[in-house]
Amino acid sequence: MTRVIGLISGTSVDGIDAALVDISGTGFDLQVEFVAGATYPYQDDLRKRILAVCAGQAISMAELAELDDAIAIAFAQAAQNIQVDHQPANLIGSHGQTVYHRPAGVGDRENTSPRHRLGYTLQLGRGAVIAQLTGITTVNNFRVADVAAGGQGAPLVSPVDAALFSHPQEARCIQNIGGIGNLTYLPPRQDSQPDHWLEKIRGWDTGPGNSLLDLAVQYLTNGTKTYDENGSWAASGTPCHALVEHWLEQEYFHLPPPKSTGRELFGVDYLQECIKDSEQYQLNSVDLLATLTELTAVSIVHNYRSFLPKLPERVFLCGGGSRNLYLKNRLQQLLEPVPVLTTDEVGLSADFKEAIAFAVLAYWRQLGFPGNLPTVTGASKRVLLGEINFSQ
Ligand SMILES: Nc1ncnc2c1ncn2[C@@H]1O[C@H](COP(=O)(O)OP(=O)(O)OP(=O)(O)O)[C@@H](O)[C@H]1O
Ligand SMILES: CC(=O)N[C@H]1[C@@H]2OC[C@@H](O2)[C@@H](O)[C@@H]1O[C@H](C)C(=O)O
Repeated sequence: MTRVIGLISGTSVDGIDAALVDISGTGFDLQVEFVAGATYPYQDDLRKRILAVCAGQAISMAELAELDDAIAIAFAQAAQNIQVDHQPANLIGSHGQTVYHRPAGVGDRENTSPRHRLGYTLQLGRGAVIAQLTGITTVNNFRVADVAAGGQGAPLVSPVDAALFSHPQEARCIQNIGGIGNLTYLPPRQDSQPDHWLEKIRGWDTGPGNSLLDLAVQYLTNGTKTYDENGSWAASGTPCHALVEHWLEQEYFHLPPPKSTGRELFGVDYLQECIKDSEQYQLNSVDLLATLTELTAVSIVHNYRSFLPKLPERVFLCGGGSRNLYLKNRLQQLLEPVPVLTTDEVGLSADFKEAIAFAVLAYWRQLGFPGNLPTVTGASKRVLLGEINFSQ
């Protein structure tokens, strides 16, 4: 048994999720026991600096170094805090903070040259610093090896979902609704043909999760609120379906997987375009939020109906958006008769699933087990994910 800490701050940039777990087993046959989980919000100033960089603000190398240090220190502190009152951990898996993601095969905003063959992805919060500050071996930089092998570098949680959520008879989808949404499709697990089962697993980023909703709430409340708690604001509005249809024409929704995205696409500029469109339809604030929530739900389901081999028998939500009850209800209605539940209902915390996943990816790295799935990321082969930083 290895006691592992998983750390991540996702695209919502709301804070560092830390999970303390005990892991045993090998490959896809794992036992993972959740010991503790907590979210440590970023200090206001640090969060603002991260969001500005994510929105494309130019910074000097000196500022980049400072930002990297501040994030590494905050991650190390989170690792220390989560161990209080518990037996110490032997290993840390730290995703860090994504500040830039340019998926393979996509040109970026500034670059109109032909499509980039390789992707580029940058997570700040140096693992070497975390290892030194905590005295615990730390695995980080999980995405770069998959990207170097021609993959999207995301989603990486799909193989972990396969280990934790597969069912012998049932096809399942695990739908994360973070800042960005992603899914893992798990066909029934047939142990007699493990390679065949693995090859049929799918996963990709579906598009916006909470990113547009959070940005809209901040815009509409002049920054006094950061998200639509339980979706109650959107629930009091009326979505404009004509606008949702129009927004759904966006290229990303029609791109076949493998695909991944980020705040570079579904960020501030995207919301500004949506606001401009909504003015033409004379939508008030609540109707705008209801319409953006409808886009989020409809785009997820559009991905299912367009690109899955078949609809799953059950969908399990995770990530903060699983608490948006209006969004969850709309997903349930749009996917009828497929039941839409949360991963809590099968015993795994919907809030800490991503942090747990990076603990598992670090465990796999230490065992020398390749953590990516080429059918998900599009990489040319299975590769070891993450760089190991020893504490001495
Ligand atoms: N009670 C709630 N009601 C509605 N939305 C909520 C609630 N709690 C959290 N959220 C949403 O969840 C978001 C955070 O989700 P989460 O922490 O899963 O995202 P993330 O991990 O940063 O993103 P990603 O998975 O894209 O990396 C918040 O910004 C908010 O929009
Ligand atoms: C580059 C990056 O950080 N991507 C995140 C982001 O947040 C959600 C979605 O986009 C996802 O695919 C990915 O993270 C999760 C943890 C993953 O790799 O599985």
